[in-house]
Amino acid sequence: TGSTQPQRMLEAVQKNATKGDPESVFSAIDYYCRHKEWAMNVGDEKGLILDSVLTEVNPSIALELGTYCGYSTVRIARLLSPGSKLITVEFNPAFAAVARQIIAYAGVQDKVTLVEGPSGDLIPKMKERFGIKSFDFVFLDHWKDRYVPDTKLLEDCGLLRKGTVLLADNVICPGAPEYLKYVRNSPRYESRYFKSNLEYSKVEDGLEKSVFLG
Ligand SMILES: O=C(NC/C=C/[C@H]1O[C@@H](n2cnc3c(NCCO)ncnc32)[C@H](O)[C@@H]1O)c1cc(-c2ccc(F)cc2)cc(O)c1O
Ligand SMILES: [Mg+2]
Repeated sequence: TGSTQPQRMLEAVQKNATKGDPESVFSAIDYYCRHKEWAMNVGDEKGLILDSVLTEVNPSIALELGTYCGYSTVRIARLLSPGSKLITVEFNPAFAAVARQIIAYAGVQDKVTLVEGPSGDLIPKMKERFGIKSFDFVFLDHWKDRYVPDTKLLEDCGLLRKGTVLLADNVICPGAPEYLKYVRNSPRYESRYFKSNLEYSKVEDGLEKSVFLG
């Protein structure tokens, strides 16, 4: 009965997942999006790469650009050590409203701060608003043409430190060619491409992992 697709995804979670079990929440979304309605979640295949990079980095403070319905928010938050935090940015109020409910259903709301608004406005306020020195990990999954400007903004705001890991979704499909050029040609990044597939599909896509060198 949910009128929008995000609302139908939330319904699928409420119907098929176990409250407080993050794994069952994103598995329910994956099942729904694979068998009922495709949606632009990072998905289960690229999700395993996200999981492995997160486990390696074990961030104390992480940033996500583009919450959408909270699928990757839940995937990331479930792997954070006690006391670690994820700030996720979403400017569409309808998506944010669904994401808040999915995050709460998964029981990870204590690790997550969902901030509503455009990343371009919020990034410069991160230090003063959240008392952040710098991010240990950034997941980029918002509009693809905003990856470069927002990365530059993070640099200019002093929010990246030596060793900060940026992980960008969709560098092949839909593609973020300027971003790949930027991080691969800059002496300030050590970049690596993780080949995978577009969520719930056989089309190639991948994640670019870029370590800021300071
Ligand atoms: O377009 C894709 N993602 C965009 C995500 C946008 C979400 O992030 C929010 N958002 C966007 N910009 C900002 C912003 N700042 C920037 C603006 O100020 N500040 C805050 N929030 C922002 C939106 O409100 C959405 O919630 C995509 C497409 C395919 C795809 C592949 C193949 C196909 F055929 C079709 C689609 C696959 C994927 O995995 C994808 O991620
Ligand atoms: Mg994506």
